[in-house]
Amino acid sequence: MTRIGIYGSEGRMGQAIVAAMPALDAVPAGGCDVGDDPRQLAQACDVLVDFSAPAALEAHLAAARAARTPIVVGTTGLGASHHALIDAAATEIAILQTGNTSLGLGMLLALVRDAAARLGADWDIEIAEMHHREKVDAPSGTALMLGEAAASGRGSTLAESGVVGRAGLTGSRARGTIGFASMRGGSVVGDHLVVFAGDGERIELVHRAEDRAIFARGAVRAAQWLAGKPAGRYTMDQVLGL
Ligand SMILES: NC(=O)C1=CN([C@@H]2O[C@H](COP(=O)(O)OP(=O)(O)OC[C@H]3O[C@@H](n4cnc5c(N)ncnc54)[C@H](OP(=O)(O)O)[C@@H]3O)[C@@H](O)[C@H]2O)C=CC1
Ligand SMILES: O=C(O)C1=N[C@H](C(=O)O)C[C@H](O)C1
Repeated sequence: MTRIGIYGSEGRMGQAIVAAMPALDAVPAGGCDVGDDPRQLAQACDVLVDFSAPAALEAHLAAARAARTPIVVGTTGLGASHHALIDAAATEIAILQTGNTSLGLGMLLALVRDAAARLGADWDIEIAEMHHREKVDAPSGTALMLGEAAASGRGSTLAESGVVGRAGLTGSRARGTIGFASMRGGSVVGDHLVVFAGDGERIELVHRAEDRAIFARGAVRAAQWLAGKPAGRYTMDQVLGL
């Protein structure tokens, strides 16, 4: 029975993770939210999951390092400084960071990378996402991962080719760019659309999350896989065997 500690336990994902545990041979080892001490939780579990907020990441990683407890980071809205913190922590503990823990998205990433590589730069790539009205970051972490997958398929990076949002007199589309559009509203769990637009034809790849349980099951599976692993930065592909 894996004892999983949850940073962000009172949130939508935290609650979904608690609900997913009994069917997966895992038990909640407690939760930690705003105002709680993250160090106590890190000492009381086999592995941590963090679905909270970017502002909390530094304290959560410090607590995990001090307790030598592996951690799955699912929080999105992370910047370069957060990734530097994760890389530094990965020298001492096992860490898996991903913007999407679902099985279907893992498959979509592989398809997008492959399609981008095969189609080449004559096909324009646009990524659209829609989420519930409470989501606070944009583009979604998943959209950015899809963009990285597309860019890497073309031998590029998102830093070189990403264009987030368009407004006003933008000029015509620059060749080789990857555009992002974000919609927010209602209770949408998470929709992602990747469009490959050629001359006179389009290919559209879509993933629709219908229930947060898919992310929660993936997070529990990732945590169980990570528990007991040596220090290092791991990926969801390794968990899913893709
Ligand atoms: N990787 C994946 O597959 C997925 C990732 N996510 C990401 O997970 C994160 C959480 O999403 P969701 O559950 O919908 O969000 P919620 O707002 O519902 O929950 C966030 C939780 O984190 C806590 N929290 C917020 N700020 C802090 C802080 N500074 N210190 C400690 N705890 C804090 C909140 O506590 P309090 O209630 O006290 O404010 C709350 O319990 C987001 O970044 C989201 O994008 C979401 C779905 C899937
Ligand atoms: O905030 C959410 O809800 C979600 N966040 C993740 C993201 O930013 O990609 C994953 C999923 O789409 C739901």
